[in-house]
Amino acid sequence: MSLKIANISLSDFRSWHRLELGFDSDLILIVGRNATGKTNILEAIQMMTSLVSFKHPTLSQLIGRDASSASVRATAVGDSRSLDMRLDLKPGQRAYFLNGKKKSPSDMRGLVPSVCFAPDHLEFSKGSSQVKRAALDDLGSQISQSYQNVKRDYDKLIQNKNRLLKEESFSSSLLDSIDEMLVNCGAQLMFYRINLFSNLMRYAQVNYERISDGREVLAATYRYSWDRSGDSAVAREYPVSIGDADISRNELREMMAARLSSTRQSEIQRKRSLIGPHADEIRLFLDGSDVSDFASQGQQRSVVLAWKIAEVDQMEATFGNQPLLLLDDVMSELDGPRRRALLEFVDRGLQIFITATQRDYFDPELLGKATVIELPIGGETAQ
Ligand SMILES: Nc1ncnc2c1ncn2[C@@H]1O[C@H](COP(=O)(O)OP(=O)(O)OP(=O)(O)O)[C@@H](O)[C@H]1O
Repeated sequence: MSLKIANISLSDFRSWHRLELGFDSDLILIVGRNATGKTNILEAIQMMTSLVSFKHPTLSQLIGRDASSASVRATAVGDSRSLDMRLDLKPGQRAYFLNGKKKSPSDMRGLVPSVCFAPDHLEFSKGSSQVKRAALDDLGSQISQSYQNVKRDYDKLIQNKNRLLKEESFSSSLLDSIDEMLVNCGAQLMFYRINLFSNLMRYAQVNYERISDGREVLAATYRYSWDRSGDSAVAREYPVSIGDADISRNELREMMAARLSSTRQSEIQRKRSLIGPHADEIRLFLDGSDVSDFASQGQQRSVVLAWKIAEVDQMEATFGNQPLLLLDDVMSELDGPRRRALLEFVDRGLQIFITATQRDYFDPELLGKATVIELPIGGETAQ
């Protein structure tokens, strides 16, 4: 049994000056024309539950344009408990409260996890490695505070290193010390990421098989930045296939340190950092063909769906709680069978919030099970 959101209230959150909504079923459809504030509601739920937003805003952007602060309140019920959750936002500051007591974000992590699926996520299957790395790191950061910290530290180090490499002259001892820190942080990030990716792929493969009726097999590879940097001997030496992610942090550290030192001159010439997990390559394959280059649109969408369902599986495994599923405007992007694959979660007992511009994406049986919230243009909300 997991916690579900029974009600939510927003004040001065994005376009909502005041909004109160109650949810008396596990399927909540939020229907309204464009720009009526549907996504803003989902984003408030995601900020409260996953502690992040899929839009990666600054805190100021979440606050109503004419306000100086915002707040989101929600009641989560289940497991014979009722939790009063609150998030207060000011520019550059956020504070979480649980039953009136101030909590750190890490205390809130996993209490009511959520998985969000928005149109931008459809880029995942055909997008570059950067899109795939970001998807993995976003998920890892939601699941683990250490993952989030390591990613943040690594990003800062890479920024510093790139700034240094662009300077006309710099001391090589400064570069040495950044590289030393990068090796520790980078090996840790790769370790977390490879393990997460390998777990997720196991789920995604099963999900893809189900969605495609077993017609094709989904596979993936993760290649280190140094495999990509033109040295084919090294590329042959270290191919990493997902499923064999049993490499240790020490091995990763040694490999990265060696490659950083042998690539130093290229990095100086090209004035940017070439080695490390920010440049690792992630590819997905269906029956051996690269999904980005060869898969049909339908196949690409099935891959994304299998991946999103894998995120739900992973959250359940990590936290022992079923996550909320937040589906922002994706129904219009999916055809009937893929829509049905997503809505199977209703039977698995997940609470699902779906935004859509029209009710037509849902069959009458499903509408019968749902709380339908109609958002009028710029007005008060009727349920
Ligand atoms: N900080 C803010 N203050 C006030 N209004 C904002 C703020 N941030 C966003 N908005 C406005 O909120 C409105 C609703 O946005 P939202 O993305 O929720 O709409 P939507 O109903 O999901 O639309 P669509 O169907 O087009 O995706 C937009 O017009 C946007 O300009």
